[in-house]
Amino acid sequence: MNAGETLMPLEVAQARLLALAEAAPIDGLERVGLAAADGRVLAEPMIAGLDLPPWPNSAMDGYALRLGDWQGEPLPVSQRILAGCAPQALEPGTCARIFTGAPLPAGADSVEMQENVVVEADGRITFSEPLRLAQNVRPQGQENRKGETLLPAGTRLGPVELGLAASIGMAELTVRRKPRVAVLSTGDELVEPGQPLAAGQIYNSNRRLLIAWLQRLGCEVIDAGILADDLALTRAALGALHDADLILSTGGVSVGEADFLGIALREEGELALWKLAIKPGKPLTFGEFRGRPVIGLPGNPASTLVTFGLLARPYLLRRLGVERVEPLGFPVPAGFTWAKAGKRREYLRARLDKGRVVAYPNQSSGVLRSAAWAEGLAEVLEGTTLEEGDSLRFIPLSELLG
Ligand SMILES: Nc1nc2c(c(=O)[nH]1)N[C@H]1C(S)=C(S)[C@@H](COP(=O)(O)OP(=O)(O)OC[C@H]3O[C@@H](n4cnc5c(N)ncnc54)[C@H](O)[C@@H]3O)O[C@H]1N2
Ligand code: MOO
Ligand SMILES: [Mg+2]
Repeated sequence: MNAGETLMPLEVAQARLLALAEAAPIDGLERVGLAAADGRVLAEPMIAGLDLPPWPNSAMDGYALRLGDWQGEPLPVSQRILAGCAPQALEPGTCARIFTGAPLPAGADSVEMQENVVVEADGRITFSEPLRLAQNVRPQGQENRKGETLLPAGTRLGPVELGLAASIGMAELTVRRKPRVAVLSTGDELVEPGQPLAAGQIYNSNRRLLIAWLQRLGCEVIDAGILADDLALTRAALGALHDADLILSTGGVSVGEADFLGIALREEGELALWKLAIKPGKPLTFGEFRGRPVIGLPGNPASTLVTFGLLARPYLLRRLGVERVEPLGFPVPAGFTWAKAGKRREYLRARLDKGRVVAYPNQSSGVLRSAAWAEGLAEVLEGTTLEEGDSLRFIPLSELLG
């Protein structure tokens, strides 16, 4: 860092991006079947069309009775009720054989599990334990009432939410349309896997990383491939992406002489070049090209990972109307010491070992292997030193990558 450099706190950059996201919502809607709804964002509240359970039912395999009918004398069994049956009303002075999930017959108010009964030689039932009114009965509507809102608009749908929608009989949901995100990898040095490497070349890792991640986030990816370090080509590539809701590029955002993204944006749109107080991930570009938002992530792969996870991901989710977009993480004790209080907040690629967080030995922002080894990012705040056992926040990669 040079002496005159002003660094932007992460929170400031996040807040600016989220404000921009709120001003540019993805507002198209789609009706999708549950099978296609994983990872999508609800566009309207999910409202229950029925009581759940729809009728009182048994929580146990056993016997249903009206509690007042049990006076210590064995009760005859008047019917057998399996799950899926429509039972008769319970004959007074009798009990019903019943199984888990089967409807309680009208007139019954309690269930005893079969382990706590004695079946007499004549088939009548004696209850061997004291009974409580309504025991082992799941009342109608105990989970939800018809008309209740079960999930608000802006909820990201995952396995649990899809299960919940199915439980109230919804076969389709209204979700936000998928954001179209164009992925552009800049750099003359880049070659796609499968090609031979010439002198000075490296394989393009960011493209694969971002495309897979964006797909998991419920985006439609426009794969714009590799862009050479050339101003005319940069202009042409950006111009061709007129369908994109967001153009996401990597590389070419620093101060190098081959960093053309900024030049193209300055010519035909808007450009903000941020130097963030985080490591990795210092340089970040936000701008517009002919009215289309562009986020330029730093090219070093670990920097791409951290800036996408902490900035671009929340931005995209907020454009979809998601309320909580930033990772929570949790505090863990450090399994290492940190002697130098840095000016940039560090996001160490780290994992948990016996309840403590340990960092990958090589934290260079060019080393993607650090992130593959890691289970999460350990946050060392700017201006702090750490002793072993001091607490720091650990953000699981699983929280970011989903
Ligand atoms: N004089 C300064 N130089 C640099 C500064 C600075 O402040 N002053 N910042 C450094 C930091 S921090 C970072 S991070 C990088 C960011 O550079 P760019 O985003 O402009 O990216 P490039 O220079 O194009 O590439 C950086 C690095 O990453 C490799 N790369 C790029 N794209 C890919 C890809 N798709 N797959 C794999 N690897 C990729 C590229 O070959 C470079 O090694 O700037 C520092 N410099
Ligand atoms: O911010 Mo750069 O990402 O430190 O290498
Ligand atoms: Mg480059």
